This record gives sequence, C-alpha cells and structure tokens, in this order.
Amino acid sequence: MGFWDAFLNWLRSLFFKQEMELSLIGLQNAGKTSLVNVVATGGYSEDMIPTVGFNMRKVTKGNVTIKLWDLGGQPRFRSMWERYCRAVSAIVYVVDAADPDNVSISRSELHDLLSKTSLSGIPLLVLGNKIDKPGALSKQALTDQMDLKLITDREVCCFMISCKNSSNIDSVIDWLVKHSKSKS
Ligand SMILES: Nc1nc2c(ncn2[C@@H]2O[C@H](COP(=O)(O)OP(=O)(O)OP(=O)(O)O)[C@@H](O)[C@H]2O)c(=O)[nH]1
Ligand SMILES: [Mg+2]
Repeated sequence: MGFWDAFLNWLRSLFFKQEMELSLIGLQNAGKTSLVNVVATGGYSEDMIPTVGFNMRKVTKGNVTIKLWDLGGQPRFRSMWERYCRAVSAIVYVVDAADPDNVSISRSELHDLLSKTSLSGIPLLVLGNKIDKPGALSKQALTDQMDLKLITDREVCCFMISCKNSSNIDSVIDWLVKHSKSKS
C-alpha cells in the first residue's frame, strides 16, 4: 500500500467508525468460542472449555468494532439466547457440519429462536463449521437439513467454514463488516 492510500485509510478510520453487536448461537461443541478466537487472534486450539453462561469479546476489524456475545450452547443455557439476541445487528448461528446426528436438534433450536417476535427481521448468518472433518455436510445438505429456505422474514446467508484451518473466515468477516452500522 502506498503512502497516500495508507494516509487516506487512516483518515477514513478517524471519521467513519462503524460498530456492531452480534450474538453467536448454536449447540454445545459447534465451535462458537473457537470462531471468536480465530476471528480475534487467528488462534485455534483443540482443548476448549465449554462456555458457561456467556462471554463478551470486542474485536476490531478495520474501522469496525464488533462486540461479540459468545453464548453457551448446552441445553441449560439455551433459554437465555433470545435475551442476548434482541439488540444485535446480526445473529450468527454455528452448526457442527460434521455431526449429522445433532443437525435436527440444531434446526429446531434455530427455528424456535427465530419464532420470537422480539427477533423479527434481524439478519441471520448460518455457519456450517468443521468442514475439515471427513463426512462433513455440503452447503446444500446443510441448507436443506436446517430448513433455511423456510426462513423468509429476514436476510439469511450460509457459509461453510473450518475454524481449525481458517477456511472461509475472511468471508465471515466481510459479511459482518457489511452488516455494521455507523456510530451515532
Ligand atoms: N476439526 C475441527 N474441530 C473444531 C473446529 N472448530 C472447533 N472445533 C473443536 O470443537 C470443540 C468445541 O469447540 P468450542 O469452540 O468450545 O465450541 P462451542 O460452540 O463454543 O461450545 P459451548 O461453549 O459448549 O457452547 C473443540 O474441541 C474445538 O477444538 C473446526 O473447524 N474443526
Ligand atoms: Mg463456547
């Protein structure tokens, strides 16, 4: 990048700060906390501790500050998902694409959540994670099994990713940045 480009980017960053708040939802073991780590630092670990309740992380990408609510996915935490989704610019729903036995539970939890009137219209990003594993579902299979075509009251996007290999993480960040809002 030349000097002037760098200078203009710096100026832009001073005047066009964007921010967004989003919630990461999905069953336990889907890879939500791993995704936060990959987006924030690029780090990945096999040794993860299940999230108890929730964690909040702030990540800055270019001009955009993203406040991430990383929620626990175990059954006992699912009743609080809705509360943490009310004020967000987007809901990110993570599915373990290499665990076909749990996809139908994941589908019903997603559709239950989206049926709450407090969340109507909030854009949804569905991420099929762990595509590095053999037997992981294709995007088409995941879209079908999650009944994503039935969601017509909001913008829905789906990417297949691997936190382990950092596959498609750039597309996720691009999508998030596009859905941020100007700071008021
Ligand atoms: N092979 C593979 N394993 C992954 C990937 N992403 C996460 N994992 C593993 O999946 C396990 C669970 O990851 P977490 O990030 O803790 O899952 P979580 O969704 O935050 O789980 P809860 O906090 O209990 O809701 C860990 O052992 C991770 O190493 C991936 O892309 N590929
Ligand atoms: Mg977690």
